[in-house]
Amino acid sequence: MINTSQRRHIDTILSYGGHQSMYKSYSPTHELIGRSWRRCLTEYGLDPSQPRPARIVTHQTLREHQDSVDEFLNVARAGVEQLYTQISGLGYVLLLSDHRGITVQFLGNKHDDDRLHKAGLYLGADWSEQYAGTSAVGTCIQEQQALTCHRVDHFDSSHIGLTCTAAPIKDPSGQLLAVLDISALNSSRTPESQNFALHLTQLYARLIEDAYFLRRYRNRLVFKCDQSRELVQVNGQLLFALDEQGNILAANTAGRTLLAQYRPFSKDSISLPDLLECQWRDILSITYESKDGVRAFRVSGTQQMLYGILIEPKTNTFSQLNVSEVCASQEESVPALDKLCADDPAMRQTISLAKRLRHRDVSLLILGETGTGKEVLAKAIHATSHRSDQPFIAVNCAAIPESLIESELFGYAPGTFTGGRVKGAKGLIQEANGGTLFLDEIGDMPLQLQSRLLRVLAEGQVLPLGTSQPVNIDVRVLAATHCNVMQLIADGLFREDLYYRLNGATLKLPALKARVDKHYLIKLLLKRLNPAARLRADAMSALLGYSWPGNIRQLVNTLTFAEAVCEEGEITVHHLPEECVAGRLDKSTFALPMQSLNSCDTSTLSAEPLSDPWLEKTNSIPEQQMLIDRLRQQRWNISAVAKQLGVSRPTIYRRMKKLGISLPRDV
Ligand SMILES: Nc1ncnc2c1ncn2[C@@H]1O[C@H](COP(=O)(O)OP(=O)(O)OP(=O)(O)O)[C@@H](O)[C@H]1O
Repeated sequence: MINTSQRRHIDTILSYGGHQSMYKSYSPTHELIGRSWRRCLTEYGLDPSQPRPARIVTHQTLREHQDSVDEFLNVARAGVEQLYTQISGLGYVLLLSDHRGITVQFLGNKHDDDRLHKAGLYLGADWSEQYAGTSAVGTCIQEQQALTCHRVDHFDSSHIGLTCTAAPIKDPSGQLLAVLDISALNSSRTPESQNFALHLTQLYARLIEDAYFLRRYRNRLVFKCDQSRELVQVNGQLLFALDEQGNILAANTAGRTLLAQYRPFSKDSISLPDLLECQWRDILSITYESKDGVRAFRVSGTQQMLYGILIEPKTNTFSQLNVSEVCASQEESVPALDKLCADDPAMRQTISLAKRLRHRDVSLLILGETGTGKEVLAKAIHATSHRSDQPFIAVNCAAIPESLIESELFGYAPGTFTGGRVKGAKGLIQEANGGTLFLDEIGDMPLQLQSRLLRVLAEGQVLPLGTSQPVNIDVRVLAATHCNVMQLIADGLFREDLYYRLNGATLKLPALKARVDKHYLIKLLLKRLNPAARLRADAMSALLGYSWPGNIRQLVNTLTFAEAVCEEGEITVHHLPEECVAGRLDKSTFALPMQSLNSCDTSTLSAEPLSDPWLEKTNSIPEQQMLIDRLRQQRWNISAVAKQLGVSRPTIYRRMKKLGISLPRDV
């Protein structure tokens, strides 16, 4: 017997046939419903005026359907039961159907047995769209996505009292395996009332899907990762099953989504090291090398970070094989270099390259924003090289006045200058003989000197000013800059041939804000300042959240300050400078003045406008006067002013040059 509501529904559907406009006023999820109604009318030839009773398949047929997903049902059982305990009190029942729409598992209230059986909310019920028309299960199978089919969304007028929500469960190859559904005989009239049901169903569908994935690949190494380091162990979203070479055998839905984004740029089969821009060894050694069993990786060609853990295979053949491989191929440990970072992927790559090249005499070019540790890295390379017992001479090309740089570098013969030393001077290049010459801020070296330096490097000889006798030299050159050298070359400010001579390999240092091992650095630096000092969680959290425009130098200054002002060795958020606590600084405030700060700033390495703690202190006072005041206060001690303002010495020199400030004669 068809009642009034059913009659109205039948009329709606009949008038809908082909006239989509009626449905347009519904919410967007109804696009799915509209498509399904069209399929029912045109593809399956269902007649809305002939409501169909629920179809429950025979025991024999049900058994066959259950047998075909037997392994899956065993894995899904726990998840299904857990979900049911959460929803049963709200009047929902739970259906798990196979990919053909047959309900292979059902959990519901026995008291409602008759009504549920009649409504098709029952074991063995056929919810395929072809038979039952539009429903959450049937339409989820067709559309392969989660949806709610609420009351009059159903095609068949016998279902218009029900509210049903379903989510797909896929197998590791991405094929539909099952559909998880929660349904209620009665519900509130508004579809929004089902939003929570939709989220819950999707969550459990994912948990069951992942449990099945892990079961299927229990004899394989599985890499589990997530965007959150804290959550990866308990709720890692992406799963990848791997073969012995690191090739990806299968991935869960989230993993396949990431692969689909990556694939357009790569060949068909992808290895995990390719995807995560790392070595296979980096993945295999996670458990042995990382304290918390988690390691950070960067997705190839993007800035996206993923934190990964390894799930070892249940059979131990694989792990034994690979652990020995890992140990054999273990990168040499070089403490002076290793301690410069923890598990930041970009730093790891840089340090790994530095380790491989430290004994070679090739020139290295170190790139990084100011304060990122270029000199620290250069010193560590020298200290771990075969030249370590020879001198390390650092030359700051931006700090030496242009008129002196030539004599400082190349030396001069006695009597070459009035005012020069009587005995002449060896020059810094000769001072470095046998050891390492570190040319910092190479981007600031005048062009004419670049030509002379090039000759020294090419010929292995230096010609001091005022002499005609070249001196043989044997130095390893490390150069560093915060500038974009390619841009300097394009602007005619840097010699291309010198660039290639200096750049035997490039070592890039990331900005502090981009490093994922800030936690490690903060603890390390504080321990160096005062091994007994403690950092309270609120302070650590503020430090981790700050953007560090002055990089590690600024971090060192901040910790020095905090350690000095704190009480009883405990640093809290109240001991930190205001800018750290206020959170991220508004970059727009700093973008403009910064352009006058760097001599080669239009082409800095960072894509973002650089900001500098200096600017917080300068933008209210005319810069020249402010700088002169600071220099006077500090008796023209450049290092002290740099420290006070949290910038590097070269920055102060550059700014002085720009503002026409020169050192007084008597300094
Ligand atoms: N990995 C690190 N561990 C501990 N301290 C570091 C590290 N890297 C840098 N620092 C500290 O940060 C400060 C700046 O380092 P450094 O002078 O090497 O940077 P830079 O990139 O050469 O700077 P600039 O471009 O201004 O010359 C120094 O106090 C240094 O001790």
